[in-house]
Order: sequence, then C-alpha cells, then structure tokens
Amino acid sequence: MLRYITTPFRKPSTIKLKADSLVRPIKVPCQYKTYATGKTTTTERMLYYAGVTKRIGDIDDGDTVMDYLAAERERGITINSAAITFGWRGHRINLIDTPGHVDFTMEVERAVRVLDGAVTVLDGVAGVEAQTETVWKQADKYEIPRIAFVNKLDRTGAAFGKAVREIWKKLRTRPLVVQLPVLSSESMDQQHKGLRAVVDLVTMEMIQWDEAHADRSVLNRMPLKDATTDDALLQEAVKGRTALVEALAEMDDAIVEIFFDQADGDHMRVDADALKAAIRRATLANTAVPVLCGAAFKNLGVQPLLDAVIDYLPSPLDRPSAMVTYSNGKTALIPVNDSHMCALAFKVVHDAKRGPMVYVKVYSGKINTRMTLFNTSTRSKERVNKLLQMYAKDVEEIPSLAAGNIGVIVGLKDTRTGDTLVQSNDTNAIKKGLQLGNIEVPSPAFFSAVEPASVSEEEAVTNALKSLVREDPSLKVWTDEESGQLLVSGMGELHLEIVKDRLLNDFKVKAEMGKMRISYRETCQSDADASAAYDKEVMGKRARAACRVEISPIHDDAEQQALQEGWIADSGNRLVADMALEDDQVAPADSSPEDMKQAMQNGLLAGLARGAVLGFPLTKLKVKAYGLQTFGSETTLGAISACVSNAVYEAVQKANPCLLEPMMEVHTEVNENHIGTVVSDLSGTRRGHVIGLESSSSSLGSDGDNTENLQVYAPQDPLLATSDVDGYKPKQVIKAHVPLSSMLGYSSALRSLTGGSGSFSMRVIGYGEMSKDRERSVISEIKGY
Ligand SMILES: Nc1nc2c(ncn2[C@@H]2O[C@H](COP(=O)(O)OP(=O)(O)OP(=O)(O)O)[C@@H](O)[C@H]2O)c(=O)[nH]1
Repeated sequence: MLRYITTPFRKPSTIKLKADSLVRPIKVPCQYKTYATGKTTTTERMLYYAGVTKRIGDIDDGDTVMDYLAAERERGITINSAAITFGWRGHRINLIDTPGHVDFTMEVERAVRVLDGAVTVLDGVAGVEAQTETVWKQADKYEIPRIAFVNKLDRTGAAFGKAVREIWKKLRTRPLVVQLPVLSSESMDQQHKGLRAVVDLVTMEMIQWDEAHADRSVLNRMPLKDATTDDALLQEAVKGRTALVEALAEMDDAIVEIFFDQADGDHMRVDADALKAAIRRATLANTAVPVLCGAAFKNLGVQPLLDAVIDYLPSPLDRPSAMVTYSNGKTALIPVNDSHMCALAFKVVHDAKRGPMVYVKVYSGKINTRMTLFNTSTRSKERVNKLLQMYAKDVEEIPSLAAGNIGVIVGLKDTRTGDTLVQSNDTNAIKKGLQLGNIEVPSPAFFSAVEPASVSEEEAVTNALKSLVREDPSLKVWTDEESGQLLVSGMGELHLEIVKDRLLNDFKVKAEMGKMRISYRETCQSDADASAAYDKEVMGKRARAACRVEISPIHDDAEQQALQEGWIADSGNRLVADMALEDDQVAPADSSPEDMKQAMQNGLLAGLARGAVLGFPLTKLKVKAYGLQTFGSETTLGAISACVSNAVYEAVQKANPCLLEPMMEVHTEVNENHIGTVVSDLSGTRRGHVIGLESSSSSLGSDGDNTENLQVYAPQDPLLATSDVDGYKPKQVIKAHVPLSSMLGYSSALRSLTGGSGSFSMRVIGYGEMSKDRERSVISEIKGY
C-alpha cells in the first residue's frame, strides 16, 4: 500500500543536512563562506557514491549539483534548500541540503518541518557554533531524530573530542560516539596530514580508504586488532566501545540482557547488530545522538555516514502520526497509512518554464496527477497538472506521490508555503478546516525600497516581487502610502542582496534597491475600541458589512501565556474572531461558519499588517473582532474582511500607537585581554545590556581524562595537547542584548577593538521599547522630514 513497499527501495527516509555558520548578517564583503561546516560538500559526495552524479561537484569551483542557483555558485553558499532523491543500500532517501546563514533560517524551518531525520554537520575546528544551536532548537521543536557528523577533521586544530563535549554541553543532548578518527602522525607531509582512517566502535573495525582510488570510493574494513599495533589507539577504542555499551545499557534493557547473558559481561563481545538496533532505538526516541567523523572534502567518512543514515534515522513509518488541527481548535492524529490524502506545502519555487513549483510532503494517502485538491488554508480548489520528483535541478515526472514522500506539484495557482492540501472530495476535512500546522515565519529585520527603472517596468517588478514572496514568506512587500514607494523587507543584508540579484537575473526586471534600513515594529500603549463599516460597489454589486474591534497591549510573555481566548499569530499578537451574529442577522449565502471565521481572521491580519506611525507591522496586541453586522445578500466574505481590517485601523489610531525596535541577542567571542574594551563598547555606545560572560571551553571540561565527570564519553584530542596548534585557542564569550540599530558597523568596530581576533553572531530575540527622542529621530529619518 505504501509507496516504499512497492518500489525497488525498501525504506524511504527524509534526511536533512544541517548545522551552520557563526553568522554575521552585518559584515564586510565576502564573509559568507567563512564558517560553513561542509553540508553541501558532504551532500555532493553522497550523491557521487550513490551513483547520482558521475563526478564530484566542488563548492570552490562552483559546480555543485545542490547549489545550482547562479547566486549560490557565485558566492559558494547555499541559499535555497535543494531537495534530492537517491538510493543507498536498497533504501530510498529524500535529502534536503539547507543553508547555514542566519538570513535563511526560514529555509531551514521549512525543511525541518517536513523531515523525518537530520544529519547535523559540524566543523571539526569550530565545533558547535551559534547557528548550530539555533537550528538544533528548530529540530527539537519538531522532535527530529538526529546524527552528528564532525567534518573537516583534516584541518589543523580539528578536535573531535571537543566537538563531542560541545554537543553534550551546548546542544544539551547525549552524544553516542560510534566512531573514532585516526589521525596521521605530525611528521607526515602536508598532503597526508590529518584524518587517515576511522575506527568503527560498533563493529570494532578499522575503516580505511584505498589510496589507489583518488575518489576514495573503495573502503576496506578490517578487525581493529589486525589493522593496527598502535597501543594508544587500541586502548582508546576499548575505552570508546566500553562507554558505548555502558551508555546504551543505561537506556536499553535489551543491551543489559545481552551483556550478561551472551557477552559474559565483556563489553567487547556485545553483538554489533544488537548495538546498532539499540543505537537506532535511542536515536528514534531522541534520547541520544550518534556521533560520526570525517573530512568530506577529502572524501573521507561519507559512505559510513550514509550507512548510519540507513541504520539509525527513521523511516516515515517510525515517526509519530502527523498532528492536525481543526478550525474549532480540536486536534487529531493522522497515521501515515490513513487513506485520506493530506499534504503540507513547505516550499514554493518560481520556475521560468513551469511556473510555480510547490514542494509538498505527503503525510497520508496519495496524490495523483490530475487530482483536484482543496487548499484548507486559502479555502480554494487547486488542480495538479504534473507531479515531479526532484534530483536537485533535474526532474522526473511521476504518476503519484505516496505518504512519507516529498515531491513537487506543478499547476497550483494560489498555494503558498505552509498551506495544507486535501482531496477536493474529502468533505469531512474541508468542513472541519483540517490544518497540518503552519510554518513559523520569523520577523524580517531589514527593509529596502525597490525602484522600478521606469513606469513601464512597474507591473513586471510588482509581479516578480509577488512571486518571490510566495516562494519565501520571510520576505514582505508593501507600498508606502505616503511616498507610494514599493518596499521589501527581509532577514538581513544577504537576504535582500539575493532579492536584488534574483529580480535582475531570474525575473529579468529592471529595478534599483535603495539603502537597507531597519524594520521596526509598532504597538499600542493603551486600550481602545472602534467600529467600522464597509460599503462599496464591487463589480456592479453592493458589498456591505460592519463590526467592532477592541485592542489592548500585551506587556510581556507571562501576560501572553495567561490569555486563553483566541490564537497567537506569527506577529506575536493574540487574535480573537467572535463571529456570533445577532438573532435577526444571517450569514452570507454559500458561506460556512469556517469561511466567515476565516474572513474575520484575514481582516484582523490585514489590519495588523500596517501600523499607524510608520506603517510597520503591529505586535504585542490582543485584538478582538466582534459585533458583526450583516446585510443579507449584500454581505460578502470580502466585505467582512475589509470591515474588520478598517475597524482595526480605527482602534489603533485611538490606542496611543508607538514604535518598537528589534533587539538582538549578541554573542561576541574575544581573547581575555579584550573583554574590558568590548564589554564597555557594548554596554556604553551601543546601548546594550551585558547578560553574561562564559569561557568557550571552561564549561566543557578539559581535554584530559575527566570524561567521568562529564558522564559522557569523549575521546582525548591528542593534537590539542601540543602548543603549536593554530586555529584553536579558548576564548571568552560575552552575551548581550543590544538594539539592532546599534549593531550596524559592529563587524569593523570589533575588528579594530580586538586587532581582528574577535568574532560575533546575533539573532533577533524580540522588539523593545524606544525612548521618545529615539522614536522621533527614527520617524524623521524614515519620513525624511
Ligand atoms: N578542509 C576541509 N574543508 C572542507 C571540508 N568540507 C568542506 N570544506 C570546505 O568548506 C567550505 C564550505 O563548504 P560547503 O560545503 O559549502 O559548506 P556548507 O555548510 O554547505 O555552507 P553553506 O551552505 O553556505 O551553509 C568550502 O570551501 C569547502 O571546500 C573538509 O572536510 N575539509
């Protein structure tokens, strides 16, 4: 019944490569690659070993399969998370390679939402970086089982043990070391320095790559005791195997039984297959994360990583049933083998030839070509023209897409990222407004004006921007009412730079982008209520409705949590649509209560999209629409939305509106002698609030034998014991909350404060109040008067 039983592949599994870079959205040119951990490089090797490609694509030569957009190849970074399907050991793998840059967090969120399992790629020198922690939390939210791959172990200063300790301490998860890196002696020449082989602690074998094959496609496994006479390595392997068995025994009774009954209490004799099964159980239960190692660029470690994906990550059948919500707020679980089709659109890509391509994950049932679907988010019908399986930029047309799989639908007109699709004859799902749960859209921190090159270009530019927004909901486009200027907001400098690139190169429209500015938010300081009516002639027919709206500020998270009524929108507002009608009022013809509620909700969202001060979106408000008045057949759903939106606008005007500015959590890593200067710069000139200071290594324990204190096993890092290792010096991390506006130019300021040795990362954590003086200066800067 399920697709993977009837295809040549046995077990589909969706994996994602993630982990990331220490990201600096505001920084000097050419900064983008600096902290990339090797996700695309690892993916390219996977595709090569799986036989999908005939030669290995190289990031540095700009000829990768996964990073196929011109903008990606030029910069050597991933922007779009490309999806690809391939087989390994008779299993089918749907892989999504995600970007590491913080500006593309939305891309990651979309991918994480539909994954069954993930591979986190870490840089063996940098270890767990700030963005790794962010992405890890995103995966935690969806309880995605994970494997960690410590990459770049060929680099000087690489420290596998340190990375393992960081996985435990910073990611707060239990690492299960299943491999040990075997490093060459320091006396070796440059070409052969670094990682040479890998010890498999599950099978107690040495994995070596045949040097006669430059692509390292041939690997040999040999019992460890036959492969080496290196005492230190043998001892470390015994220690690692013992720790692995002990850790699994703590979590799994089956291992305890095998340990005593079959292995006579000898850690080395516990059966490898039993260990693999226990590691899989621990991974699926999210109680542990297997840690592997390699150097993808040198073609080392990738085939065992693919084996681990099959051995330890879940198939869709292993995953919990999908949770759906209905418009009455009730939830239900839809098992993967339910025959009713339900799918989530998690990505939309504009293709010049095919039109919008909608990436979907099917959670139950099956989509066929030519099927008519119903979008329960937009409440409209859609038709499937074609179904495609993606091989990065190459595609294969397929007749159907079954539960557990990811594919692309061509022909959908209005479906956006985050929408739920069901079959058009599934009256139950349609009536109840079944939703698979939205994808969280982060708040854009920056915006910029878009100037079409001429009046005749205006329409083309607007349409191109519309397509970009449908692809990427973290972009917002609106027109400033006063100046008539077209504005686009995004997550950061790189995000907006890519918008410009794509307008010019992909959509071939002529437009200039203005200076990048900070995207503020607006809120209200007092309570207010207002009523509004809508009464207009639309296409020769009168459309009428009226309603009331009340607004009150939400001061903090505790207050938000305490509120019960309504739902929290992405914008941080709590919205209530009370559609109770007076006795003598009737609902519009052909409209269900769900349609009316949706119309009121749309009105609330539209009204809150533009504030009264500078037109920035409103946040931190409780907004209730109620007292709906209908006028027989003259009341349409559009009129209901419009009157609610008008009433929100009226109420905001009366409720003492003000500006809020984006607040950043900033982590600055510096040498000890620079702490004083950097702290006083952050807390003085930059109006920040320093919240803590932490050593990048002290919390992780030393590299010696104190692993007992850590309760997890992490091998020693021999290279770190030597003093001449470049690239690794423990630093101090200063944590602070700082307004985004004060962080402009921080990259170069930090360079001069620290002689080039400091680095930082930051992310939006919310919106904070501003002094009246600052508010006035922001208003006059933006309005120009
Ligand atoms: N020394 C070394 N360099 C590597 C290794 N893997 C990747 N690199 C290099 O690291 C850089 C970044 O590699 P990518 O594969 O683009 O990294 P990424 O994580 O996909 O980057 P983003 O997509 O931008 O987040 C490139 O210059 C690679 O050649 C490795 O194992 N060893």
